[in-house]
Amino acid sequence: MSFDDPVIDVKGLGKRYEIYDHPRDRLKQMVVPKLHNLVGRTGLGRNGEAPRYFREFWALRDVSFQVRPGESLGIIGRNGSGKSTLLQILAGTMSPTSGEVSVEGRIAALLELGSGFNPEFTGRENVLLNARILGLSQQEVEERYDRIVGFADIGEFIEQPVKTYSSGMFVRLAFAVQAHIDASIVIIDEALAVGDVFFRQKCYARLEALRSSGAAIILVSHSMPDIEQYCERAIVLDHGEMHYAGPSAEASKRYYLLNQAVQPPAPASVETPPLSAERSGAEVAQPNHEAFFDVTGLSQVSNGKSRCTRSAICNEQGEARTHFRQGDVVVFYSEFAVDEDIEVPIYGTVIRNDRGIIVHGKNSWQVEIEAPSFVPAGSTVACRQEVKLDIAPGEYTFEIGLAAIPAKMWQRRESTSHEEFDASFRSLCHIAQAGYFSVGVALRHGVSTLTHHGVADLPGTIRIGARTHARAREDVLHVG
Ligand SMILES: Nc1ncnc2c1ncn2[C@@H]1O[C@H](COP(=O)(O)OP(=O)(O)OP(=O)(O)O)[C@@H](O)[C@H]1O
Repeated sequence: MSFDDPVIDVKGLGKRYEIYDHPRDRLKQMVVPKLHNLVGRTGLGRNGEAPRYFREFWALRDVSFQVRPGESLGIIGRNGSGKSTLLQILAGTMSPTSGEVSVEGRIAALLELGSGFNPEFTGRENVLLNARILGLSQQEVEERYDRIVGFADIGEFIEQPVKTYSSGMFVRLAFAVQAHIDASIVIIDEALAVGDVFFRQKCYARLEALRSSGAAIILVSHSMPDIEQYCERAIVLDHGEMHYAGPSAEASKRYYLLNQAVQPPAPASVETPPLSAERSGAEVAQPNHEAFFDVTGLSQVSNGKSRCTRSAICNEQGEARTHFRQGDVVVFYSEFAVDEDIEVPIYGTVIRNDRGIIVHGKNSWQVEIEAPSFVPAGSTVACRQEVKLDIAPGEYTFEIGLAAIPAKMWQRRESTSHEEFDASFRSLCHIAQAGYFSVGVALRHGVSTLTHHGVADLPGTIRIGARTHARAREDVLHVG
């Protein structure tokens, strides 16, 4: 085998599950077809198709790809798209229904970390046993033991039974063993999401070292920044089928578009008329058609007289985007149909991180803008908000909302308190889970750069000066 030959070669892979509506159907399926065949052979009965008591479900269909030494491939897809099934087939713990899978070399499968550990044994005993099971010779295990334990860094717990470990310690030890077995293929299923950030950094550094020494890496993750950062290529699975295979940046875009249920470009005839003759307030630039996502399936909390008819997420040029970099500007655009007269419309968005924490929320009351002072029933309110993403890399959701306040209050907003505003503010329509996007690290001169640490990049300055004290210098000189 040459260095360029694939270590993983998957051709036309399919996996079919049998779904039984009742447990008794499983039993019938085990017995009845056999009886049927028997009766058929004896010629006592009619020899037709044996009855079937299950429904077929294809978790994977016609999946093909190759991975070469030193390559890293990302696998992405929504829940239930077939990722775990694919990994289990690659790891050899499940057999495919159709197609061919060829895997060359030793696999480190970081799938169910620690599943080979015996809870009664100490960490030390489990390392020695597990490393042997994973293919190291006794001599190799002894040589690497200190490195493995050093990597796990769980201190004196190594001499305790693993049943006393926290889940984090357990995973650290299991990962440490897998990362030192000289695997030529490393399969990871979001295993790195566990453990603290220091340990995660160590894991990624180790993966990078394994990859540069020629190991092939397969990483399954819902984190698009991780996929983009660690994989050159990725495949997007959708309902068990390969929706896309190619560069990971493009794959993550396809994945987000898939999730946003993007509307096909609307025919010209149903285009929303520009707010021209009757327009009040500011001119609101519309994004391109492909940036719009389908809001019909989203749950809207409305006063019954307003509803969001279209919504889009894009960049400043109006191009569809769901993946951004730190410092980029995201544009949220929404249109609302109002079936009652309202005074000043207020539009706002809220951005939350993957832990549900509000990272940023702002509405049009909080910025100096021009707004219509009266919107008659039957109008469309178009809103566009731009936000500079000076936030941490990660995944975010956004919510959008429209409200109204009396025109009188808008006119004297300089002197209106937050409490007064809150009391007069009338919510018209709110979508709590409008969509999501991801933020990756910034690129400066082609080099990935973390612009700040933490959730938000707060405006501020840093100054550095140095003062040399004559006395201190003399002292130093005397000492010399
Ligand atoms: N043993 C099984 N019997 C029947 N259906 C199954 C079985 N295991 C998985 N499935 C179905 O196969 C599909 C793919 O499952 P799989 O676990 O591979 O998806 P996944 O992409 O890994 O999802 P997740 O992101 O939620 O882990 C799902 O619809 C799942 O319900």
